Amino acid sequence: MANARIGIIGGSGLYKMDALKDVEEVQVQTPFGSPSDALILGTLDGTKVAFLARHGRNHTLLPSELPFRANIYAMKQLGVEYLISASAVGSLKEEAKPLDLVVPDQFIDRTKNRVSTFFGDGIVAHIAFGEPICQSLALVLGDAIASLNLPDVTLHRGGTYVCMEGPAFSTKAESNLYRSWGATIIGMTNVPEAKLAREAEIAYATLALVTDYDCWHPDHDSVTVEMVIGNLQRNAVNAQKVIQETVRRLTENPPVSDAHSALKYAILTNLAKAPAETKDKLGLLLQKYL
Ligand SMILES: CSC[C@H]1O[C@H](OP(=O)(O)O)[C@H](O)[C@@H]1O
Ligand SMILES: Nc1ncnc2[nH]cnc12
Repeated sequence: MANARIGIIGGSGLYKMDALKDVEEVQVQTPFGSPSDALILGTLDGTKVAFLARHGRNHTLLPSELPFRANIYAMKQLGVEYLISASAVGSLKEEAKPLDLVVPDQFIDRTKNRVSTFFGDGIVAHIAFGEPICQSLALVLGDAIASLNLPDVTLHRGGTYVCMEGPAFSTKAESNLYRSWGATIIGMTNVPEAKLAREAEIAYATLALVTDYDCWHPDHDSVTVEMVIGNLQRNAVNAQKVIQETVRRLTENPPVSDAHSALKYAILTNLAKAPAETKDKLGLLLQKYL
């Protein structure tokens, strides 16, 4: 299958990339079922990339319904080594205002109903997740944003993304609790993706687009989908500029990432004795270690 070293997952409000050229739509099948939608292969300034609309191009999938494993495995099948997640988030800090961009470096997982591993069925692995975001990729992403000097947009490097289950937004008590933990932003999608990307040895970083102040802020009405999408649409052009510049920099200078060898010390099972069916299913992830 066509080799795209860089993948992009577009979240709420980012259902396509206008700058993509030589576009080809591919229906990818994986051992974990079908991804959220067709993957869009194309080139950005000559670099091949794979784009996927996380909730489907018509936004038909709830965060809890997302086929996270199929989405990440499909990226792996296409040859992706660097994955950029563009995501709408609520802000939990006054200084991260709507339309700002955050490149988080930590997560707090509050999901309850997600499958976040490829392993099981006779093969056990425990990846390190102390640094859940690839810091080399985050650096390239942050530098790309900074270089663009986007008007009225502040870049926040680092910060903690709370991943909640949803689909209802938080209560004020929850929002204030997350603030008391020092968290910066909140969304519903990135933790399962980041865990699976790490298991798939794909470097993963998040471009978080602030769309609202969640519900804690005394001067802002509580969050609505209208507010999120309105601000995201205002920001979609910026998001695409950032992605294009990040792809340009990654092409010029692909960074070394610990994520690319994440399974090296993570697999506990003696693979020689592991069930053949599971080895087949996880083929792409395990091939280096068999
Ligand atoms: C439309 S508001 C809630 C929705 O937006 C975020 O999506 P994504 O991370 O895919 O940009 C959030 O996580 C929720 O899924
Ligand atoms: N306030 C919020 N909570 C959870 N997910 C979001 N996505 C965008 N805004 C959000």
